[in-house]
Amino acid sequence: MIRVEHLNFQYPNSDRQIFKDLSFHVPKGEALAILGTNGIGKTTFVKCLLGFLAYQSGDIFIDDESVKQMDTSKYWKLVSYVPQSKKAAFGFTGLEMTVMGLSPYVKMGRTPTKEDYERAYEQLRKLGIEHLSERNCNKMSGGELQMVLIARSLIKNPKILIMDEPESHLDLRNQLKILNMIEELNSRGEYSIIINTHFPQHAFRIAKSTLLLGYDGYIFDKTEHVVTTRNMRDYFGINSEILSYERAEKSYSTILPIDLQNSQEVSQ
Ligand SMILES: Nc1ncnc2c1ncn2[C@@H]1O[C@H](COP(=O)(O)OP(=O)(O)OP(=O)(O)O)[C@@H](O)[C@H]1O
Repeated sequence: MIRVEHLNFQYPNSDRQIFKDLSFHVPKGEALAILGTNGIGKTTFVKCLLGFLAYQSGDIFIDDESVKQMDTSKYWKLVSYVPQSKKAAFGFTGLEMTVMGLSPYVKMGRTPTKEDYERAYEQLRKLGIEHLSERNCNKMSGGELQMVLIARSLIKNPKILIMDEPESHLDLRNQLKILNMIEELNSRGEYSIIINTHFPQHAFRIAKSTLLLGYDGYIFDKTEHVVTTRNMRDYFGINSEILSYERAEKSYSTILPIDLQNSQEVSQ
């Protein structure tokens, strides 16, 4: 369980307070989607959760333990992070990059074993990207690298998975693979997942609850109560329709953006 209580954060060199009294939670076995316009603070929240940025007040808890006080090696055994894919400066292969996900379990100075590499290969195979195992990460496309970073995050079997726009470089088939994987993790009931996304239809599909960040506050509730045409108008400044479709007793919903709302009416 991840619990955020009364979080306040502002960058030192800025006069905008990014989070004012932000509170929400993600139970075990559930995924939370974070939505909001470009520059609203989605990545900043992830950086606060990962300890890369120090928040001014409030706190973030994992299973009732403050992340500020948690031992670093315990933290990184529990938590995996999939960053927005950027080309790495180092020339690792897909397999080497995936093995690095085991680093919290590999003692300092020890090189990964044959078993570690076999496990990494198996993780790549599960995601259907074993053909990337010997490929240099610097020569991969954005989407290929993104899939390898996802393999790296899953190999240690974390309890908490944080993904920062993981689908942004992915083709439709790979997007579905990631959504299926998150659904599968949800069904196991052991993981708490946070996914920053620009795709409301992905929130509908995999996230029981959604956090919608705005300039004057936020909404945290069940996804179907957050992703509404009214909130799309107020938080994104667009007129939209929600389309729903039923197939094999499963229901799928998406937002269809229609046109821009008068910019003065956007809640900024
Ligand atoms: N180091 C920094 N110092 C000051 N301001 C920063 C810093 N890093 C980011 N910001 C600002 O904080 C705000 C939130 O940025 P953040 O990257 O969290 O947005 P985001 O919601 O993830 O955006 P996107 O959807 O475009 O990825 C932006 O206005 C950004 O310019």
